[in-house]
Amino acid sequence: MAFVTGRLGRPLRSSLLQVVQLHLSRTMGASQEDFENAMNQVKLLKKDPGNEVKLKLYALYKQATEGPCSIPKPGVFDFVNKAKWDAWNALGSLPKETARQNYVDLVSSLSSPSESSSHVEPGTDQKTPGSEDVVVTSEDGITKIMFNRPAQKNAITTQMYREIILALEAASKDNSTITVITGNGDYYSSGNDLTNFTKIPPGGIEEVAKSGAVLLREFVDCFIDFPKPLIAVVNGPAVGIPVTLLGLFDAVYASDRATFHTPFSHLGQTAEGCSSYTFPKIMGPAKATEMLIFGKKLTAREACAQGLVTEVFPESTFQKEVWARLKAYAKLPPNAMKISKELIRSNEKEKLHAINAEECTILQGRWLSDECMNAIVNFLSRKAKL
Ligand SMILES: CCCCCCCCCC/C=C/CC(=O)SCCNC(=O)CCNC(=O)[C@H](O)C(C)(C)COP(=O)(O)OP(=O)(O)OC[C@H]1O[C@@H](n2cnc3c(N)ncnc32)[C@H](O)[C@@H]1OP(=O)(O)O
Repeated sequence: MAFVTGRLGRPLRSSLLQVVQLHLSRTMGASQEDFENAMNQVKLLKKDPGNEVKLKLYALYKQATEGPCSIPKPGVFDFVNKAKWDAWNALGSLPKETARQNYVDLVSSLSSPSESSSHVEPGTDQKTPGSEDVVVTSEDGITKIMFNRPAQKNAITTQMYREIILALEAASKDNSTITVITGNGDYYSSGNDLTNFTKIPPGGIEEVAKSGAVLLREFVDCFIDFPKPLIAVVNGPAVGIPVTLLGLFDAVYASDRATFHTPFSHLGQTAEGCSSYTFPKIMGPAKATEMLIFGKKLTAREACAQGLVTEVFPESTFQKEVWARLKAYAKLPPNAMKISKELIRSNEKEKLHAINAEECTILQGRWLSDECMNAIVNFLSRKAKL
């Protein structure tokens, strides 16, 4: 199937839509009925989901039913109403349909049998609510968040971004000392699930890009602010966002089978995860350019030489050696580790948030570009063997 040249116009859009139609499992977002069911489910929740989640639900409900917040800001001493106003206002111009979908997704993540991911008990193997695509376990002082879509190389769906946000929020408050992110199967993660771009709500592709930028910003913010030592156990190849985020981790342990690839230009996209700042800082601008602009794929040993990876282990002993080391680290005094992390990170936090915001704004535009749409159409066409 030949697709598009020249300016983004009807041919590209209609090509994308044709391909989308072949792939879509869900095109129209949550219906009013789904939304009403979700509202009823909230009333039946067995556990109090906590104030943070309740504020999110409130904000999404208001956005879905009334649109962007336009009421006057409550006074500083009206704490409850101000918190509600802040939560609603933070959604900006998020379209009503997206807010409705996000509300339904959030409620479904709270209502699964395993309940909230904020209640992971040590020694249990508990799955994050909502799907089995992100598995959260907590044992020996370590909370492990695992990408679990091995058949799709752990590509990250929009639901998974949300689940990881919730899992990180929970891990920041649970009893564990350190938090680990890893992948199940032969890949660490193949990055953003490219079919995320095909779930087109009534507001069209512009709305997908807008809500994608809001979600991405929130997702990366969680990594910037995460208060405990955060370690990546890179069990295999990584592509895109799981690579760029590594600049925000405190340690990165990789199997010698892992590779690190950020083919943004090939995809008509640009850097995210604060990598436009962290990569030049870690490896110098020339090496960062090779990765972020020219899409050079690094082996684990190359990534270690560039400072992106802390240490590389042979695949045959990777899991054994890394987990033994992590268990020892998890016995160190947690408060000392948190305070040291704060010292290392605090000077940069404001800058990182600003960079994240800028990268997301730029990406929002890129997602609507000819170059990006062409790349996605090509990927989907190959997938569909068109
Ligand atoms: C507007 C968007 C709104 C959404 C919100 C998003 C907000 C955040 C965006 C953050 C942006 C991040 C940027 C990135 O992450 S860029 C990186 C994107 N990833 C890729 O380009 C990788 C694409 N995949 C591949 O190139 C190859 O699959 C592979 C990883 C090299 C593996 O190749 P291999 O031959 O070994 O295996 P297969 O290709 O057969 O893969 C097995 C099946 O898995 C599916 N797959 C793999 N990766 C993805 C992916 N990223 N998205 C969707 N599906 C993926 C593949 O299609 C196969 O499926 P099939 O068996 O059904 O054909």
